[in-house]
Amino acid sequence: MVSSSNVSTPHPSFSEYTFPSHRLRALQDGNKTPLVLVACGSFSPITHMHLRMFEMAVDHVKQGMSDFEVVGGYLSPVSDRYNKAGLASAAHRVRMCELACDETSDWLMVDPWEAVQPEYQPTAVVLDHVSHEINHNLGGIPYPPLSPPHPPANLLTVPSSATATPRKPARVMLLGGSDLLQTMSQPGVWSQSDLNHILGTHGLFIIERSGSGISDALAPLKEWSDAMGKNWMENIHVVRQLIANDISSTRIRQFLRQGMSVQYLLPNVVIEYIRERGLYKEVEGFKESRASSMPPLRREV
Ligand SMILES: Nc1ncnc2c1ncn2[C@@H]1O[C@H](COP(=O)(O)OP(=O)(O)OP(=O)(O)O)[C@@H](O)[C@H]1O
Ligand SMILES: NC(=O)c1ccc[n+]([C@@H]2O[C@H](COP(=O)(O)O)[C@@H](O)[C@H]2O)c1
Repeated sequence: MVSSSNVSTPHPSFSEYTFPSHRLRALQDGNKTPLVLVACGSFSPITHMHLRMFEMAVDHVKQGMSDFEVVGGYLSPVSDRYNKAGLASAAHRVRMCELACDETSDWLMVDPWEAVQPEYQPTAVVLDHVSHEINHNLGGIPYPPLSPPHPPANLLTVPSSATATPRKPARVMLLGGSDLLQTMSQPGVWSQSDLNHILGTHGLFIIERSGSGISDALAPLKEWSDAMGKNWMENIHVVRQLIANDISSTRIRQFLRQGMSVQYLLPNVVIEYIRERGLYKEVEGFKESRASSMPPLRREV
């Protein structure tokens, strides 16, 4: 449990950006492709389900995707330029995600890069950024793991000599719920070139979400993939919710505005942060609207 003095500590990520790599794992099986999962979203606030999506994806990989091994997971909170009503500031959302990862996980990290950009960054650009940091700047994922006495943090420093551990390029995939998949066939929400890039180069892990049917969301993408003569559907990995969790941040914000308990829905440290900062209090005349959630769209082709 993080103490309340940690909760109120300002974080340097908004003044000095550095890509977090301290929790990336070395590849255990050199025959596999290292896989890094990136969840993009508002995370206002982060819930247990946002964290759990990563665990579900890891189980899915272990059970059925023998070519991959998950070596890292990142949350990428969207910037304030997303202009979605009712969100806390990006600085608060990043900090809540960091506290949640620190309290509940030994491998999840928060990349604040997207959140600190002065302009809205399409998701394809965010995935490219993570890929560039890992595969270009860090030189890939090391394998096999270095044996002690090297501490784990040393694994991911840039190789400097011919004796450096061999490294493999990581595949960076987007992780999200089926509502995100649904938006991919809504006109005007994603640019065609970004979708080509995400589906063709990166890939997608989709967690089933009630109210957002997966088959309905997949059908138009399959039609489009077929029409383009591509195998994009092979890069969409659907993860079923065996224990349904229908939590949403919108609902949490409503609870908070109404003074209701959110205990056991969010990590304790996030509840404490919200309480200390007085976030998500009722604003007179304020109405949340999902319709206002659409980002300024289209990356130039
Ligand atoms: N209960 C859930 N089941 C499946 N996916 C989820 C769930 N909650 C969030 N996600 C996914 O997590 C990603 C980031 O979540 P996001 O911040 O948009 O949360 P949200 O609960 O949908 O937020 P909001 O209610 O503010 O729209 C999205 O891809 C979303 O689909
Ligand atoms: N064109 C795009 O790149 C595009 C379109 C729609 C949503 N998204 C992303 O999906 C996420 C959606 O988050 P919310 O569900 O909280 O609105 C955000 O990170 C947003 O940037 C990206």
